[in-house]
Amino acid sequence: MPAPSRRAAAAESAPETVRLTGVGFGYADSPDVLRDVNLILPRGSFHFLTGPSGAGKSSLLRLLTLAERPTSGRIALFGQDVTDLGRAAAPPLRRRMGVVFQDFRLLDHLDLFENAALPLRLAGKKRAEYAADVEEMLRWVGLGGRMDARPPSLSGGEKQRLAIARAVMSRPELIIADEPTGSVDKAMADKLLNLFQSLNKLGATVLIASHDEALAEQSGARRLRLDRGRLTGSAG
Ligand SMILES: Nc1ncnc2c1ncn2[C@@H]1O[C@H](COP(=O)(O)OP(=O)(O)OP(=O)(O)O)[C@@H](O)[C@H]1O
Repeated sequence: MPAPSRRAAAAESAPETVRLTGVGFGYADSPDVLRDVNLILPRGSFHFLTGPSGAGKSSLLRLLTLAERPTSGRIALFGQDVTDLGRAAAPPLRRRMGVVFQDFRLLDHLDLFENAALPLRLAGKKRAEYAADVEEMLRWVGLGGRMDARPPSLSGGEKQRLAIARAVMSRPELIIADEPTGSVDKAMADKLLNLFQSLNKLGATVLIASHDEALAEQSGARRLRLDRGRLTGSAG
C-alpha cells in the first residue's frame, strides 16, 4: 500500500464512528426497506455487511453517506446527531468519509489522475502536495499507465479500482464501500481487501457491503447481515 499522505484526523473523534438507534427507512413505493436497525461501528472497527439482493444494504449505506434521512430512529456520525441534518451541513461530514459507490460515480470529463485527486483538491491541497501520492496510488491499483485517460475508456474493473483509489486518497476516518470488488478478479479483490485492511490498521473505520460471502469470511472482519430490512450479526 502507498505510504500515508496524512493520518486520519481521528484523534478528537467520538469512540463510535456510527450509531444507529431504532432506524427505519423506506421509499414512497417501498415504505419498510429498513426496520428498527440498531448498529454501532466503534472507531477503528472493520465490518462486512452482507445479505440477499434487495435486503436494504445500499439503502443503509445511503443513510450513512447522508444521501437520505431516516423515517424513524436516530443516526449519529462521528459523535454528532445527523438525523435531521440540513443539506448545507452535510459536506463537512462527507469530507470525513471515503465512499465507493456501486455505480462508481466517476467524473467523465476529468482524467484518472484528476478523478483520484478530487478529494484532496476539495480539501484545499495543492497539486504539488499530493501529485506523488496520487500517482503512487494509481500505480498500486494497476492504473499507473493510464493516468491521462478518462473514465469512459476504462473497463468495469478499472473503474472500480479508480473509484476505490479516489475514496481512500484523503485518508478518510470512515470508509464506506458498496460492492467494491464486484467487478474485479479474485487476485485484485484480495489486493483491494488488503488495502482496506491496511487503512483500517491505520485507524479508519471500514464498512463494506458485499455479496461476496467468501471474501467477507476471508477478511476476518466482523459480520453484519441484513435480511428484509432487519439487521442481525455482531454489531459492536
Ligand atoms: N430509489 C429507490 N426508490 C424506490 N425503491 C428503492 C430505491 N432504491 C432501492 N429501492 C428498493 O429498496 C429495497 C432495498 O434496496 P437496496 O438497493 O437497498 O438493497 P440491496 O440489499 O443493496 O440490494 P443489492 O444487493 O441488489 O444491491 C428494494 O426493494 C429496492 O427495490
